[in-house]
Amino acid sequence: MRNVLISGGSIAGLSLAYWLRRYGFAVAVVERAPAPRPGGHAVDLRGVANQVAERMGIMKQIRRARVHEEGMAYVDAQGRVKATMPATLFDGEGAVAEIEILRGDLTDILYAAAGPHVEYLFNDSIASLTEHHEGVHVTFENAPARVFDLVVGADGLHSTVRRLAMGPEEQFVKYLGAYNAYFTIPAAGLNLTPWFLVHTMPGAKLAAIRPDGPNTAKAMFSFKTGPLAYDRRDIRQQKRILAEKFAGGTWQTQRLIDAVWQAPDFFFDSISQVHADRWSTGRVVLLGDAGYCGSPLSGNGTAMAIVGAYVLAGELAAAGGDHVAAFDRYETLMRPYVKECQQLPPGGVDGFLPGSRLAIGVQRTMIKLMTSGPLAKLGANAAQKASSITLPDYQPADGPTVRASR
Ligand SMILES: Cc1cc2nc3c(=O)[nH]c(=O)nc-3n(C[C@H](O)[C@H](O)[C@H](O)COP(=O)(O)OP(=O)(O)OC[C@H]3O[C@@H](n4cnc5c(N)ncnc54)[C@H](O)[C@@H]3O)c2cc1C
Repeated sequence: MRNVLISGGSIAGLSLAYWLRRYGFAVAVVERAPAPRPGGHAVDLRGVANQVAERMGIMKQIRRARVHEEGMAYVDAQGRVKATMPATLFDGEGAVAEIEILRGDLTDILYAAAGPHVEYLFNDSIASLTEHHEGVHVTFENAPARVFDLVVGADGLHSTVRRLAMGPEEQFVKYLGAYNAYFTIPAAGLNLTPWFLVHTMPGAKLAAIRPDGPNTAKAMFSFKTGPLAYDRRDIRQQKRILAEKFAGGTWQTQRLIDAVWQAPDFFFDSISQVHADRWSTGRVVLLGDAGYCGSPLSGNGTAMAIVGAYVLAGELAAAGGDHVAAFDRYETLMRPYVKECQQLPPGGVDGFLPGSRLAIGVQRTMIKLMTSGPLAKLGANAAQKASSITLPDYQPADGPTVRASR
């Protein structure tokens, strides 16, 4: 039980590769992209995910790379600030977490931490999985077929492993009614501040920017709609959908949309959750968004992926080859935490993307109440749910028991 294939080399897959190597497993990662994928906005690390990062010894790099933002500022069409969520609110454990790091930077840190002994199959994908008594026979789109003891689906919301091992996506993915796009653009000509600037528009649409190094900025768009039919590999088609949706938008929207055509790291996807009654079948198991995506609305997706990787690897090491027992323990430990983390904020997608001028005004008032008024407790909720698991201690092959640092 020492030979593991991980599908997906992002937050979940790279975290798991790190831990499995420390426990002495042979690890191969198959990733569809030509390298660990760059891109994405700031993702937040909270609660127990920070403890796992400490145990991985990467907290110093994370702190060095963290974004230095004042928080989130909601602006009107003229760029005037109408409501703010400071990062310092609730000691950094409010809606904006104390440790926010660009997703691409975190991926780089995890890739370096996983080390040189992980085998990578880039530009490839699993084509078929056939389980035998002795292991899983895997064919790839490009690489020759191989047999692995275990296969982990850490390949995100649209997981190929989940589809091949458990059934079609519709059984697991719950669309929440909106889409997101993230991409990097030149900073020249933009009115940037140390805040993540968010502009909500009537029609349930939102454009946002944040500074990103000396010469670039990160743009984000979100909009409410019914499910869209498009080709997930056709980036130009996705950019066109976005450009049409935001044509004539207020604030700096048009400037951001004009820049989308040159964006090197464009990412577009639905806001959806994944719910699966079981995260494993036979020798195949799901991790991170593939098994329990929470969506940007609930947040905590990165935290769940990092914590899930720690628990899954630790339980596999502790079970001494009994993957059935390990998968059971992984589910038992993770389920309550995932359930908490997947809870959506009050108002759901409508709270995030108000449809009318009136609703936008209500949203700004709510933000003021949640940051300083009687609803402040709701704002602190995010932190509590991110801590609703106690990390077990495990014994790596290369040193002392991994336990909580005090
Ligand atoms: C480019 C990108 C940008 C993102 N930006 C943000 C953001 O700004 N804010 C936010 O909250 N969340 C963002 N996310 C999602 C966020 O990374 C996850 O919600 C969370 O970190 C859990 O990570 P994960 O590793 O489970 O899934 P993901 O980060 O989605 O990673 C899945 C990985 O699997 C790979 N993959 C997919 N299919 C296959 C296949 N068939 N074979 C091999 N590999 C495959 C993908 O290329 C990707 O590297 C982004 C994800 C990506 C991929």
